[in-house]
Amino acid sequence: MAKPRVLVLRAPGTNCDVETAYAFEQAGAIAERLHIARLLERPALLRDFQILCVPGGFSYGDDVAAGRILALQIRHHLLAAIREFHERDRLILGICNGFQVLLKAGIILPPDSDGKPVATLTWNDTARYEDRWVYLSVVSDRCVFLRGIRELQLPVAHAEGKFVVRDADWLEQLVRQGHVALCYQMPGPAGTTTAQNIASQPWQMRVPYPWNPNGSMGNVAGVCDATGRIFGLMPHPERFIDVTHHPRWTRDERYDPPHGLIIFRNAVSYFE
Ligand SMILES: NC(=O)CC[C@H](N)C(=O)O
Repeated sequence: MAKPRVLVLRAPGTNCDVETAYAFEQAGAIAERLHIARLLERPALLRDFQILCVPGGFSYGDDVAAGRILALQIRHHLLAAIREFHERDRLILGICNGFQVLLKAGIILPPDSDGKPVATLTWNDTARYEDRWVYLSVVSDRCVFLRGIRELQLPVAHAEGKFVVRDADWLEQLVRQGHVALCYQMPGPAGTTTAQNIASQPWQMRVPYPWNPNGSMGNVAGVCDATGRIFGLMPHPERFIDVTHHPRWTRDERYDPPHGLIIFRNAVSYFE
């Protein structure tokens, strides 16, 4: 089978596009970085690709709110093309700023009955940028990108990563519907996560700062759509695609394959 082609979408202020394209290529794809202006000019360009990825960074300088302006551009000018893309059994990934964009554009989670978004990403509880490694548990078996993974360690780097739902009852609904895919965890006794002990319901745990780095409701770090083919997450998988990226790689031997690379490989294998 031919290598899948990935469109890595960039906008003014995007700063993880090169690393993300490289990560996809390491996983066996062909990646192309494309400026949003090119796609606005010709939305049909999407048809040349199997995977759309919105990478991390500071699109439009986080003006108004992180990801907001790019989300509006997408919502007003590219929604039809993206829907068509998705319906043709394609994959969509949003990393950090890209997650903020996809969520605020209404692409990942369905709106409520009034057409309003059910969830958003807002300022971290610490009111500052959090740049650290976190422990994560996979809590939905629906997400294509997370197939075969139970636990992950990845770095986060964001100021507006706190996942909030407008109505607290909706969180459980999102969990039940399989939308909540990834949750922050605490490290366990042997340096592993405590996921084994509480694997059943990590969204109900109180995971304190800094393990939940932003105060996300339900410790939510990533969500997917109903098909599992659209996924957004705050941590950066492209920053852990080599064993040596992990701060403890000289002491522990369990970082092979690197956790971020598994996510990109899962996306590539979907087309094999
Ligand atoms: N690394 C990123 O993508 C950062 C996202 C966004 N600029 C924030 O600070 O929240």
